[in-house]
Amino acid sequence: MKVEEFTDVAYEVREEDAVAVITVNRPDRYNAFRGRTVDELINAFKHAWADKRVACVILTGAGDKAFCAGGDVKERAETGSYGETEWGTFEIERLHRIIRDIPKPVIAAVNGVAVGGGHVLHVLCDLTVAAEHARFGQSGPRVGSFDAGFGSAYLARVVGEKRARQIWFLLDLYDAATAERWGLVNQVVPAEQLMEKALEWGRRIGSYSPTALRFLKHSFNADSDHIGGLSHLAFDGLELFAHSEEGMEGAQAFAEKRPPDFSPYR
Ligand SMILES: CC(C)(COP(=O)(O)OP(=O)(O)OC[C@H]1O[C@@H](n2cnc3c(N)ncnc32)[C@H](O)[C@@H]1OP(=O)(O)O)[C@@H](O)C(=O)NCCC(=O)NCCSC(=O)c1cc(O)c2ccccc2c1O
Repeated sequence: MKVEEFTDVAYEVREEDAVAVITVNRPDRYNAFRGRTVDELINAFKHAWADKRVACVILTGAGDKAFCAGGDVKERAETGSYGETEWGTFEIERLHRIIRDIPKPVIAAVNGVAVGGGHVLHVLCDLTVAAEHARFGQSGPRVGSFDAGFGSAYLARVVGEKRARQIWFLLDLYDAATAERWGLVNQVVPAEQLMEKALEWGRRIGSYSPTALRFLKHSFNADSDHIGGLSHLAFDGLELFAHSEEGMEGAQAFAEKRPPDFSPYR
């Protein structure tokens, strides 16, 4: 797929900053991803990986409401899946891998709500800068889903077991100041300074040895890479669960703007 064919993602190389900016561009759905969005994100990361002008990648969302609201629950409620993809498979695991494996630092510039699978994306990024109004949290158990593996075990590495379980079991949204206090975010800035801060970090990274950064990123990853095995198991389970009556009750309740009724499944 060529960058010019993208519909769900914007891809821009800012040569003067040595940075590629990847923007999830579905603001009417709070930048929720469907299968096509995930395909385009993977493609964009591959472009950034191969491009020698690029030292660092910034991942962000279009508009000021959302970074990414995870899977497109409306699409799932309507069709039972996250829609068509290039190869017929929903490649979210591959997207997680490429954010970790690309040998260049990835900065999440969180411009609004980061929830569900969108929260997992920022957690996987090497650094996170957040706007003051950004909010963070999980939602899977409310909509009949779970983005576990890196989304649970790696999250626990970042914020600690109690807080990770609090995030997943209570499903509250946390403000940017709390996220910074918990070590979930590196820095919080006023919204109008968000991209400039991310670009400033990108320029600094661009002035450093790419080989040293590559070794450092891979050495950070090596210590938690076994969590990829948990992700495999979790996504195998999720594929079965998401289509079940219980899973679909969550998605349909969200689309119908009503509370879900999971009581028959206890
Ligand atoms: C994100 C919110 C907390 C925002 O709440 P707020 O009150 O500020 O705004 P609204 O609720 O009014 O939303 C505005 C507008 O956006 C639409 N929208 C929001 N999120 C989504 C979404 N995820 N999909 C589709 N559309 C969305 C919303 O309907 C409104 O539109 P209107 O037309 O009605 O105005 C809150 O919106 C919220 O909690 N959203 C749902 C978040 C969520 O549950 N995400 C999915 C979690 S599951 C997941 O991410 C997931 C990840 C994976 O990796 C998977 C892998 C494999 C299988 C399944 C996976 C999976 O399910």
